[in-house]
Amino acid sequence: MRKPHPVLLATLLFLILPNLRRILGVLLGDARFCLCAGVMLGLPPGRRLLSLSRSCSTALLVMSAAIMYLSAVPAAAADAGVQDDCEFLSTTCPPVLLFRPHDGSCNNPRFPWLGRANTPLYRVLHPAYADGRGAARRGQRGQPLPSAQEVVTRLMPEVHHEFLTTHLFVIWAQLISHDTAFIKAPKNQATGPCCERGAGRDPGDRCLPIPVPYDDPFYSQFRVSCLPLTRTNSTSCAAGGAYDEQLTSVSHFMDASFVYGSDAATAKRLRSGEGGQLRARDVGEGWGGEGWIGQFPPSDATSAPLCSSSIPSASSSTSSTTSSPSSTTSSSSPACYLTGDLRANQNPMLAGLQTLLLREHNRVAAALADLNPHWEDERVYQEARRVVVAEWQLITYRDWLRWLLGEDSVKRLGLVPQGATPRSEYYADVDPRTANDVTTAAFRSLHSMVQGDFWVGMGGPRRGAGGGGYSRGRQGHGDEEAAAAARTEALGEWFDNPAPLLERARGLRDVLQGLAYQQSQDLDRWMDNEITEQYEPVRAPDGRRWGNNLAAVDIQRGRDHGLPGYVAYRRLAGLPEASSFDDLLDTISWEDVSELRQVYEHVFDVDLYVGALLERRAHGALLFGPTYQAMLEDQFWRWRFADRFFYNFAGFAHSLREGDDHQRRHEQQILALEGTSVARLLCDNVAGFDFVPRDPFIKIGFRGNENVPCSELPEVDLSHWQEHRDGRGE
Ligand code: HEM
Ligand SMILES: [Ca+2]
Repeated sequence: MRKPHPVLLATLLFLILPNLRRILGVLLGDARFCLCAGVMLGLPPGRRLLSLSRSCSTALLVMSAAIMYLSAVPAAAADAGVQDDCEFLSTTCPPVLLFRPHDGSCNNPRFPWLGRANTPLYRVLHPAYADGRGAARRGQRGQPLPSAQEVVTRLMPEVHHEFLTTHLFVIWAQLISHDTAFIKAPKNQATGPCCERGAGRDPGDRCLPIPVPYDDPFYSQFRVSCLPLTRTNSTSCAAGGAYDEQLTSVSHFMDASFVYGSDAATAKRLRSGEGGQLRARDVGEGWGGEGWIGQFPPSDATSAPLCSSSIPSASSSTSSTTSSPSSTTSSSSPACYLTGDLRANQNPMLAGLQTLLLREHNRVAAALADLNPHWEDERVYQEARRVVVAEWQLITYRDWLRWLLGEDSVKRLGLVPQGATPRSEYYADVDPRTANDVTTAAFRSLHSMVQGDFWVGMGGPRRGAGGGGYSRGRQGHGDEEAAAAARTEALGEWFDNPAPLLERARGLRDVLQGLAYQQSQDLDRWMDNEITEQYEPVRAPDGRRWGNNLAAVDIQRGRDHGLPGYVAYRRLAGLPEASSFDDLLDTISWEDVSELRQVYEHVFDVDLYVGALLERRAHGALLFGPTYQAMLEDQFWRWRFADRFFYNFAGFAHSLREGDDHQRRHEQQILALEGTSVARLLCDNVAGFDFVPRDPFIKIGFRGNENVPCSELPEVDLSHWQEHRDGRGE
C-alpha cells in the first residue's frame, strides 16, 4: 500500500473518529454489522438488500472510504483504460448550495464525491474477476465461458409477446438509464481493432471480442466470425489497488443530467445565456418543407461521433473478421443533437423525449421569467431546472415505477412522493450511487422490451396481421391526418439518425404518439432481431443489413465488469443456495433450465443477465423475477432516499430560503408540482396533441385508461413561484 498523503490521512481520521463506535461494531461482530460486512465481502447476506440497517450502511460507507483514502496517491495509469488516481476524493464544496451541482458532487455532506460524474460505480456484490484483479470472468474451472453470441442464439431468439406497458414506458426507462450511468468505454467497439487477429489476448489492449460460431444462423451468411467489444475504463484505487471498478461519466443521481449535462462546462454550452433558456433551434421548414415545427436541440459537431446521417455501406462485409458495423460513418449529418447526454441521437424515440424535456425547460423558464421580471438569467435557469428535475422525479416515482416494480412494491417501500418529506428521511449514510450490477444487468434487461418496429403515428402497423392498432381510441376526435401518417419504422434504419424523422411536419408528434399508443414487448428472454442482429448496421453489397448484437454485448459487458454469476445474486433475493442446475427449478421453468444446461458447463457459470431474465415473475411483481426485483427495488430506493436534493425533501438550505414563510411556500410548490404528468408534458410541448391517454405508460383500455382532452388534465400552477422584489412570495 502506498504512503497516504497527510491531508488525506487527516480527512480520513475526521471521518473515522465520529463513527468509531459503528466501526468497532463491525470488528466486534455485532450481528447486524456482520451482515453488512458480509455483503461487502460478497458473502451471503441471506436477506434482501433493503434490510440493511442504517448504521450498517454507515459502517460500509466509512470502511470503503477508508480503503479509498489510504490508497489515494495519484499514480501513472498503467494503460489507457485504467485510471489509478482517485482525484475525485478531493472534491470540495461551498458551505451552502442552493441548487444541485451539475456533476452530482456535494450531495452527501460527508462524502461529497459520492454520485459525482467520473467516479466508480457502486457494487452490490464483490467482483468475480478471473484473476481477482480485473480480468474478465471465466468459468468455474477457469475455462472460457460460452460465447455470448451462442448464448443469445440459443436462449434469446426473436419471439413477440406484448405487455400492458407502452413503448413510452420503455424509452422513459432508457432515459432513466442515461441519467444514472454511462460507462466509460471508448464508443464501442467502434473503430477499435478488437476483432483483429490476436485481439484480446494481451490484457493491455482492452479488447474483449465476442467470438461468433462458424455455423451461426445469422452472421455466417455475412462471414462474420467476431463482434468487437472494448473493455470499460476502470480504476483500481477505489478498492485500495486490489481490483478494478468501472467508471461512469454522468452524475449517478436522477437529476435530468441528460438534459443539463454532467459538468459545468457542458451545462454552460447548453444555455442560451438569456431568460434562463436552453439553446434550441426553431425549426420552421421541416425536411418536407411543411410549415412551422418547433424547437429542437441545437445541432453540434461534438455529438457527431455518436450520430450519422444515413446507413453506411459495408466495405469489408465478406472478410472473415470484421471491424465494427458502426465504424463506417457517413459524411453528411443534417442535425446531430447536442443535449446533456452524448447518446441522445441513438434512436428517434429517445431523441424525441430529449426534445420534449428541452421544450419543457424552455416553457417553464419563459413562464417563470414572466412572473419574475427581476430575476436574472441564472436564477430563471436554476429555478426552471429545479422544476423540470422535480417533474422528472415525480413522474418517474409516482407514475412510472408502479409499472416497473408493481403497485405493492412501491407502496411497501414508501417510494411514491406525497407532498413534502421531512429532511430526517434523507439517508446520509446510504450509498446513493448507481450499482454496477444494476446498470450492467438488471436494468439492461429492459432491452428485451424494445420493439424493433416502432410506430410513427397512433394508428398502428399497416403491415402484418395487427393493423388498425388503437385507431378506435380516436373516434370522436377526427384526426384523419394522423391515421394517414400511421406506419411502422424499423429501428435498424434509424440508429444515430433521428433528425430526418423528427424534423418534418408532425414528425415529433407522430413519434411521440407512436410511443404513447404502441404496446411494448414483454420482459422475457425473447429479444427483437432489430437489436440482436441490427444494432448500428452496415449494408452488405446485396442490400441486406447486419449490425452488432446488443444482448450479446450485455452478456459480455457483465463478464468484462467481473459480475459474479447468477447463482450468487439469487441469495440477495432470499432464494435458496443453488449448486446444481436442478436447484434452479424453483424459479426457472424446466424447459429453460434444460436450455441453460445445453449452453453452460456448470450452474455457477450462468451469467446474471441470462439467469435472472429466465426467472418466473416474483410474487406481487409485474415484470421481474425475485432477483432483478430485489436489485431494482434497492436501486430505486437509494436513488430517492440517498439523494439529498430529491425534490420533495423540505427543510434543507436548498429547499427553503430563510424563515418560516419560505418553508411554507416551498411546501406549496411541492404540492403544486403534483399537477405534472407525462400526458401534460405532451400536451404542453407538442403541437397536435389535443388529447392523450390519461396514462400514456400503459395501453389504452387497461384499467379504464382512456383518451382525454388535454383541457381535462391538471397542470402545475407556476404562480407559486412568483416572488416580490424583496424576495418574498405572494
Ligand atoms: C431502443 C433501443 C436501445 C438501444 C439501441 C440500446 C443500446 C444500448 C447500447 C449500445 C448500450 C451500451 C452497450 C455496451 O457497450 O455495454 C446500452 C446500454 C444500456 N442500456 Fe440500452 N439501448 C436501448 C434501449 C434501452 C432501454 C429501453 C433501456 C431501459 C432501461 C436501456 C438500458 C440500458 C442500460 C441500463 C445500459 C447500461 C448503461 C451504462 O451502464 O452505461 N436501453 N444500450
Ligand atoms: Ca444524473
